Amino acid sequence: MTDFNPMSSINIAELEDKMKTAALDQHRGYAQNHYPEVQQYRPTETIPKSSACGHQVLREPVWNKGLSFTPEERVSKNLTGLIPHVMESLETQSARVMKMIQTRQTNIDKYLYLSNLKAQNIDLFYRVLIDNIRELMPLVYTPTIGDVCLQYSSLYTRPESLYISIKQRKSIRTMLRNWPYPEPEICVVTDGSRILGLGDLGINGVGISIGKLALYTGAAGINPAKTLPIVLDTGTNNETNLKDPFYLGLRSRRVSVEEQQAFMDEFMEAANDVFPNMVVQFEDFDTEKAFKYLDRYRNKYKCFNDDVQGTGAVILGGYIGAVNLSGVPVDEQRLVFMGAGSAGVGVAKQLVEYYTRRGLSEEEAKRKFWLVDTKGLVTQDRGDELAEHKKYFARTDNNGHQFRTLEEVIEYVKPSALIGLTATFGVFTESVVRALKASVDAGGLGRRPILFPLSNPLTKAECTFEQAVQWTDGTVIFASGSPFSSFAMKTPDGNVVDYNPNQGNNVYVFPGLGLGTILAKATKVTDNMVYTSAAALAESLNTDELRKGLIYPRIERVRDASLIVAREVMKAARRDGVSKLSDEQWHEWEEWGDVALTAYIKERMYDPVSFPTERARF
Ligand SMILES: O=C([O-])CC(=O)C(=O)O
Ligand SMILES: [Mg+2]
Repeated sequence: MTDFNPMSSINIAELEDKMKTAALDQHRGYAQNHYPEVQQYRPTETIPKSSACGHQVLREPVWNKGLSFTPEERVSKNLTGLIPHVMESLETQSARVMKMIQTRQTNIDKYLYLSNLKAQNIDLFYRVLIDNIRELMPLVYTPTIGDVCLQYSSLYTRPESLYISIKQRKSIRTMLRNWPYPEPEICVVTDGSRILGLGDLGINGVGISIGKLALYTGAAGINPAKTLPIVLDTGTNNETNLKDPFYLGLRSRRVSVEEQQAFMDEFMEAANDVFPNMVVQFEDFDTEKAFKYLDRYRNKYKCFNDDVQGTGAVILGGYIGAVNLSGVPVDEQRLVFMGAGSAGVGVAKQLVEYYTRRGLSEEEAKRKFWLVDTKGLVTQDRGDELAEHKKYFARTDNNGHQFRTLEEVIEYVKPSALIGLTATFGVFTESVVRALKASVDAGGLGRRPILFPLSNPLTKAECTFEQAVQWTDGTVIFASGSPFSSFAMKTPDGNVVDYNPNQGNNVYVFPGLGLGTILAKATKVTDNMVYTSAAALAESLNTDELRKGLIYPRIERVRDASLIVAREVMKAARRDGVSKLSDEQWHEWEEWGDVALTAYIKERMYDPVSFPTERARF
């Protein structure tokens, strides 16, 4: 039995002593900075998988095969009698799960059912998710994950992440080593300071790290046993959390920006020491930190920011398709951005790069963008102190005029595209949308407005799909951050037309970008890799999707899109000289064209099957 004891390699009495002191300290509320770097053990290194048996196998979600254990496995692993005698395929078990989900009344209940399943049987959870992605993605991800985050502390039943508080900053390495699985390939880290459009949720924001990682696996096949959700707790300024008796985070306001940064430095250094091969994805840090941390770490570590770069790439990918459909030539496009936070500026910068790659100077490209925030059009002479990240886009050609409302800006700019990243429901009013349509119509017959209300979750969307279709008489090219349903509308000649929305969510980019970075063994995530992910996404639509006028692949094809994104990202890493794979390997792929590289990636994508291979396990 000693083999099974992860603690066997350490002095338990000594450890218990230390832990008692630490626990006591914490209880008294002055545990800050007391934790020494002790107990450096890695449980998984001490559990030999081959000898795990009985309940241990059933209770470990990565080993549990539910009712798919073969008779031989049932005997060799001492499982007989512990599970029903029948043997079922993953498909049958998956059908049972779907049946049970239908019986749950609310989306949160459905989420909890799925989350519970994930904690019991990883293969089954992902089989169900992959096969029912249209129905289940909104439950494990936006919009439901937004509600889950709001209530995370009340819903809490078990740990499913690393929770690292600034009070434990001396033990970051220890906590990372405590993660009970082998070295992760990717982590999603948030500090909860700007969760979706919901603001500062503190430690409750951990739900977004968990949700994103479910899609790294579901949408790109990254081994689930090698994904690591992390929340960094530096306090919260959310009054509801601070007053909530169940709140699980530090019950104090956020520490200063400088202290947060020092903590982040320590975290990044520790993560790189303990897991040198792990890609770090920053998620939902507030705007200022999103840009600052990305700048600070991007050349030092393998990392990227999903809100700045992922959103930027996914919108660029969709915008390329939208321009083709719009009838407004790409060089005549004029874009108004409502919202100038991390996502707004990230997207605008990605689109600037698109235009410079098409031959425009940076200055010319920049002039195609008008950014609007709560104070109106962002101009250099507006009279207020512009945040650093907005200065790049501040207009100088406004002749001293200031435009305070979105209507005024539209009237002045006459845009062809309106992008919303405001986290404010209903900002795209009927008069705004009609004004957009009018400005596009004025350019010539058959032209179509591009309207992207991108804020998440649905309660923060700038307008609904139905409104967009009605207010543009069905001409809109539409993409939203969270999913809307299709909508049927009667045309003036009495026909009923079905309109299909696009979901312009970064789920089309981050899983493939992460997978490509991992498989290329890239030492960093370069701008080229991010840009390439957008271009690859635009290329990933099949003829049926193009014929239907979609600008993103149907969500059922997200894994196909991720594969193409990952492949092109890998090639970009190679071109940029950041891939650590051998020259021989690359020469071989280069000789075979994309076929060999595609096969290589596909083979490595986790895709649980009935009587699974060992691929996903550890
Ligand atoms: O999580 C999502 O759905 C998209 C995203 O990154 C955000 O809204 O912050
Ligand atoms: Mg985000």
